[in-house]
Amino acid sequence: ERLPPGSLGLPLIGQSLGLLRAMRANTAEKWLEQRIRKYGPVSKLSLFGKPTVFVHGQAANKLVFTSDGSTTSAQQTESIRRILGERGIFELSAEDHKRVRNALMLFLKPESLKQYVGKMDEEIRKHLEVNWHGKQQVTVLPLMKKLTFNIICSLLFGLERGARRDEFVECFQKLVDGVWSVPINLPFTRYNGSFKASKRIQNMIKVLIHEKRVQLEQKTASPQQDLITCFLSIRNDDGKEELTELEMVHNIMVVMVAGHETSSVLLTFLLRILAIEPYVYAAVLQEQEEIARSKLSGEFLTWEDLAKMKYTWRAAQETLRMTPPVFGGFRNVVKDIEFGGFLIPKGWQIFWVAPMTHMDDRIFPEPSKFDPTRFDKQSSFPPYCFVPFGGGPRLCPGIDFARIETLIAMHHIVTQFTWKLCADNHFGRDPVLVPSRGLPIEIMSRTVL
Ligand code: HEM
Repeated sequence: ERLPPGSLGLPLIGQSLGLLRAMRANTAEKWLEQRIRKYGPVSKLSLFGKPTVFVHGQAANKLVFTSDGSTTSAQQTESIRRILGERGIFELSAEDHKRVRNALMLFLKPESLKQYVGKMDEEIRKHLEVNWHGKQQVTVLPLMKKLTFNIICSLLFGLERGARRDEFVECFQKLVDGVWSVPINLPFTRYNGSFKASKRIQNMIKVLIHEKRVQLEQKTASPQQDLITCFLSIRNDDGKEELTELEMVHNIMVVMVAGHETSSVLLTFLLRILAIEPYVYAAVLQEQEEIARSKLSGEFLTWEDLAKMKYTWRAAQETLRMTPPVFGGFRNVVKDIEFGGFLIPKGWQIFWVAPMTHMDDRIFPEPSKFDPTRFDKQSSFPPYCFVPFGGGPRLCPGIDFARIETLIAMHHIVTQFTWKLCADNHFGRDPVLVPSRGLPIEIMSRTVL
């Protein structure tokens, strides 16, 4: 009787279909609010075949994000585990998690990323040249996916444009298609195609690893060249590679998935908001034009230029608050937990969501108003309330990467184009955010300054 109120619903299905349906219709927040009205702040339900406790609010987020692994462990769906591999960071805990995370951070920390600003800039200019210039209409979401994937490919593998990268893109698209599928491995299921693509990509990554190992030995590659050379250069006390080859392969795949889908959604929704909030557009344009005026024609943006893009990043943060690309997630309960006067039993899962604190008017006054200036003083928010990147030891390690690519892409898009929405501005979650028809826009080239 100390279990939270609520019902576990039908066996296996539970409330999964109701939640997924609400997500698709963009009414998931309402769906959750109804639960809260009916059962209170902590309630039980059943999602994706598991008994679940839904928690929300600052204390709940703190519980989820600060767990050291002794009470909860991270958890992905079965299909993600099988497609991305069991040694990916999502699946690891305790010392293994720390070891792999440190290796990733070596590459993803701002001091390392600084040196890739020019490379990202080049990739983004090329993308606009090929896919935007000379067009009257483009569909933003698929293009942003293409862009963020190409950036990841170039920085992770040092793979430049060409046949080999095209093969990766094609194969990777098949892999992504099945990440959210039911893991039924029969010919012609989405999962089967994705699983096969995963095996092919793993082999391609292994070949790349071998090539880079040789290049490092021959000193024709540097440790900071890309993520693979970075992984290969990290040594343990015995002078051996710190990560196993399987860990390198699986974590490269994790970063490919975690790093491109989320960022492409942020860019897409930022372009959407600039089309519907003229005062935000005007302020972003002013900031970016000022930076453009200080550059010579063709000169790449620098780390220092990015530091000046304060308003643009605040607009991106406000976009992340109102439309977080990651709706929420799960944690496995590995030891009984007391929360809010209830028992959350071992073996169950906890469901956390980002929008509930993001849209709480006690934390963000007038939450439905798009107002980047609320991020002028970051320190004014209570901890664990603005959580588009999660928090605690599993806080997204890709924040700076996402920030850099968002700012560079926005710089070039707002200084080179003006745009208008061609469809309504509705969106849903599938389960990743998708705007109506992928956000088609009409574009016009601006006169280059
Ligand atoms: C706007 C862009 C992004 C958003 C909104 C986002 C969001 C998140 C969130 C919410 C988590 C935590 C999930 C949890 O605690 O269950 C996470 C974890 C993670 N993200 Fe991101 N992410 C973004 C971009 C990136 C990029 C660009 C990369 C890599 C280049 C990346 C790599 C990762 C990895 C490896 C983890 C797992 C961390 C761990 O378990 O320790 N993300 N991300």
